[in-house]
Amino acid sequence: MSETLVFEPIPGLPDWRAAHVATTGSTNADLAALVRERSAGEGRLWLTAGEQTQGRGRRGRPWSSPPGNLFGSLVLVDPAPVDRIGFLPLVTGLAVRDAVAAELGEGGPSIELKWPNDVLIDGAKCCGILLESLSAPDGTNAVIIGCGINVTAHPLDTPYPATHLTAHRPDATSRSLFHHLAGAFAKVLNDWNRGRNTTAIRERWLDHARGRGQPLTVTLDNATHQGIFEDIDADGYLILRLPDGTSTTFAAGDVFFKQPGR
Ligand SMILES: O=C(O)CCCC[C@@H]1SC[C@@H]2NC(=O)N[C@@H]21
Repeated sequence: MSETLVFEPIPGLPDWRAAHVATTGSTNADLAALVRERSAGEGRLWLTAGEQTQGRGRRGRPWSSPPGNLFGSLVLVDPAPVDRIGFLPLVTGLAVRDAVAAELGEGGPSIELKWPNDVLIDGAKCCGILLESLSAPDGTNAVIIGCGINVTAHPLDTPYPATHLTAHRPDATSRSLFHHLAGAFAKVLNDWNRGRNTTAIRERWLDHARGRGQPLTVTLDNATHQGIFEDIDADGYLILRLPDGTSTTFAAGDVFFKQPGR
């Protein structure tokens, strides 16, 4: 993307600004370039795109980015002390969950969280979240939070059930969803209070968690672990009870629930 980004105030959210481009490679990459080349100031900047040509997913995977879905990245500057930052992925998941719930409205399907920050509609994944940290030229820590939310389409070749919002509410749009997302993020970040209120956020996260007390599989690059989803600790790590009765924690990994009939 070569155009200069112009960030405009977001109505109703003092100190937050947003820019939109019709198409780009990756909104995460664009904000990383902004942080490195200019400055992101005090952060709280959103960049959204109508489509991405090189959408980035977790673990170097591509992220399918067709027009109609929501692609938004947020840059935060020094969002919390280093020893609290591990909870930011869960804070993000909660904000995205709240935004999806607001867009789908009352009385709709169940909207749950799967560790660390997948949002599930009736058990099917509707979004991907990618957090990347980098240093600004002045040495401050910046975090870029990329959110890809399936609004009008979802990929068909995923190893997990997936869905999109208009399958549940036909008039859902990425524009309206972004409005909810910006508001939900501002609120949840404020509630988290730079990590001082992790306890309250952890409780809210667990209130919406899918599969607590049930079997799940955690896969890392070259290992698979099976156990019971016991809890989330104060660092945001997943606690898994293993078949031998001991518990272990995971800071990262892909989580799969057992699919009915498999
Ligand atoms: O693999 C995942 O689950 C995370 C996917 C994250 C995709 C979003 S879309 C907006 C932002 N820009 C990117 O290139 N990636 C993130």
